[in-house]
Amino acid sequence: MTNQSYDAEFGDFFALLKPRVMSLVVFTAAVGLLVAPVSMNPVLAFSAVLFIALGAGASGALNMWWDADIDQIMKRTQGRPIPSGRVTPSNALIMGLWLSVLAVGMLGLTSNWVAAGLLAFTIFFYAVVYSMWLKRSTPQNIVIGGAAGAFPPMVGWAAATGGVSVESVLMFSLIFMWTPPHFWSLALFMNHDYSAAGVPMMTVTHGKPYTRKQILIYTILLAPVTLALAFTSIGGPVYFAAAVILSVGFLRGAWGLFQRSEDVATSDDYRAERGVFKFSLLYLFTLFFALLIEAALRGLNLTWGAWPVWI
Ligand code: HEM
Ligand SMILES: CC(C)=CCC/C(C)=C/CC/C(C)=C/COP(=O)(O)OP(=O)(O)O
Repeated sequence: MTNQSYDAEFGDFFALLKPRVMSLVVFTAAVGLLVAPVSMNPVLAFSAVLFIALGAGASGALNMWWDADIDQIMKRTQGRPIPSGRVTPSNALIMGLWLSVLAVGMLGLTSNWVAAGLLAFTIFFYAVVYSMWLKRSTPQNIVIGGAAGAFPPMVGWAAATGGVSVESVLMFSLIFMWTPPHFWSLALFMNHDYSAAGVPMMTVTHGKPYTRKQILIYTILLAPVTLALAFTSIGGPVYFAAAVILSVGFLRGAWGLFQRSEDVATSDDYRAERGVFKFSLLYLFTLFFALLIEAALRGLNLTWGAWPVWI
């Protein structure tokens, strides 16, 4: 077969949506929506989450379209649909654009245009600001670009309430501060990939000891933001307990990385770095799950009725 697009199967197009990474993104958006203090129709709540998921996936496809050249160089990403030749770049672009329009339009029609506007901005921020501009130009790429990954709970909250609040800004801030330790702990053991591809990640431009220090700084800054949420209308004792335990665990991990010298961390011994990366995922998932428990304890605000005017 000569035409690459003929080889593509459904699974290849699905892989363009970065489903594994986006699962946590979508979970945080769903929690943002479910913990909001307004009553929502379950069908509309479900469809809002679906459209946010579609938008997140679309931004993943746009990212893969733009990054196909570097994805081909990096071992971790070589098997993706475009570099492996199963999906053509133009098909990925078309899919990313169409799904973006669909997701934003449908979220606007079924929830509200504040949420749709925020979703559009998030897609733009990840695909254009992070992927096309910052990723290849500054080691602060993920600090600033991380804002894209922090918006989803705000989108979810806006889908339910039509607005922004202290709670949704704090959920944003939590993910914003969490992203550097999440990503740099991975970059510490994937450094060779990024330097081969010429991507100016912190580990490449400033070295690993400096990156370890930055991980520790962001983890320290993250702790008060995480704890602050406990004292808002969506927090409570379950969340507070999770926040304390997880903050202590994350700080210990980051401190451990900071103390590690390069001679200890040889190319085949990155267990501590892998450990902190995995812990970052557990951290975010558990905290948002705890928010969900708090909401369930208060009684979830799902009620039939309250359809948009045009239905
Ligand atoms: C600019 C911000 C971010 C960067 C640069 C980043 C980078 C990465 C990279 C390179 C991986 C490696 C594995 C893979 O490709 O599957 C990864 C994994 C992951 N990230 Fe992030 N990430 C960011 C933000 C986020 C956010 C906001 C979330 C969720 C809220 C998230 C959730 C995940 C998850 C769940 C995985 C594991 C995927 C798996 O199981 O393979 N990431 N991240
Ligand atoms: C609702 C909505 C639009 C959500 C988007 C959320 C978002 C921006 C998530 C970012 C997650 C992510 C995989 C970053 C990877 O960086 P990379 O692209 O540099 O990683 P790679 O090397 O694996 O391609």
